[in-house]
Amino acid sequence: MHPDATSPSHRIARVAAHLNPTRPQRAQMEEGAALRPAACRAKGGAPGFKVAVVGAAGGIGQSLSLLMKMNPLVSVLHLYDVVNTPGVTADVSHMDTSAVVRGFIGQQQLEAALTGMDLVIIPAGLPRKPGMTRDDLFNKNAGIVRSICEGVAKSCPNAIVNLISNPVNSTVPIAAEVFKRAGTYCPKRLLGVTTLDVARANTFVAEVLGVDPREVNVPVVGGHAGVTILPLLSQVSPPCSFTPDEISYLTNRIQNGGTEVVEAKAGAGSATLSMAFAAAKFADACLRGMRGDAGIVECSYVASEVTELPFFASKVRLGRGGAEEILPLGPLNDFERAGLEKAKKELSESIEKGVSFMNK
Ligand SMILES: NC(=O)c1ccc[n+]([C@@H]2O[C@H](COP(=O)([O-])OP(=O)(O)OC[C@H]3O[C@@H](n4cnc5c(N)ncnc54)[C@H](O)[C@@H]3O)[C@@H](O)[C@H]2O)c1
Ligand SMILES: O=C(O)C[C@H](O)C(=O)O
Repeated sequence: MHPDATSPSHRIARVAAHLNPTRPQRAQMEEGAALRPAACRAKGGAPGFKVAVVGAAGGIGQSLSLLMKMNPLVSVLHLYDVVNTPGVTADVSHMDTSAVVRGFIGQQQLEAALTGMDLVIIPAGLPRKPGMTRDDLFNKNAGIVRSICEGVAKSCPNAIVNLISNPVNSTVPIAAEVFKRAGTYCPKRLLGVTTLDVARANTFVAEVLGVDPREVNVPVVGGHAGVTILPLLSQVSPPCSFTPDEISYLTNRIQNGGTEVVEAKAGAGSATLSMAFAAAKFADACLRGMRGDAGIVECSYVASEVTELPFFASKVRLGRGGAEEILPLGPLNDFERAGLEKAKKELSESIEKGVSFMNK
């Protein structure tokens, strides 16, 4: 270390170089080392996991970045997007929590953003507008997910991936194909995020029961679109029962929760705040599993043998390697069995669409 390296003037120069880089420093940043406040790292940061948010400047991405910066299990937080990451990074990096925040912008910095990451959370891609289905996003988002997953395969092949971009029922199969082609596929490490369906189910069921939603747990299986979202109201914890009218109301509201938000936002996008909350909750569960905590169970859309379909959302036990165990569906009633058949039909088409996209 330079003898003056810790002198006040040297320390100020170090910080100022980051905040107001000289032209050569800026050029260096643009080559891939952009927006790295490594030299300004606050003391006291605990050891933890390295997490990247890809699509960090978006509606979900910004709130999710904030929430991940608050997570004590995160030691390094990389924020990547194709636009606007400098502002989001500067903003989030001023939070006095321990994670070091670095920002990356544009395809040429994807590799630097992903290298060394333990967990990659992907909320990149277009959201719905009123009148659209999630599948209407396929043409735009399939390519976005493919290129990001190619980056993951190259730069952090052992990272656990939490995939949020819609249509999840097809983007997870696309990601699996990318990883298979790269020779890095491990089904345990690829998890489609369906936590928002569970959050909605818990909320709406708690409203009907008149209890605190934090005390309710509703398994939601199948997938993440319309009839593929299958709440198992016969398996609610704590045990309870519903009238046929309540079952019909709850199933319909849970399956259309996303559309409810899209319509309320009237063209300004889809769920972002509740989604960031749900994604942060799911990422935290993954990190606790990766740390070795026991008994972490969440619903997720994963490679599965629970049905004849290659992908299916159900309860999974999270562990050091990701989805360590896929739990069985448990006993279904007649209403749920009928729902399962409908869900499987649509899911099978969405999975096939994702796989065919990669075979084109
Ligand atoms: N799984 C779920 O439960 C769930 C819930 C809500 C939204 N979503 C989906 O999440 C996605 C994002 O939603 P949003 O509301 O945040 O949208 P948004 O438009 O606000 O943000 C998307 C961000 O992705 C970025 N982006 C686009 N291409 C990229 C690329 N190649 N690499 C990195 N970043 C890229 C954009 O620049 C933008 O900042 C949508 O597809 C939406 O349908 C999923
Ligand atoms: O509904 C959408 O398009 C976004 C998301 O999938 C949701 O469930 O809110």
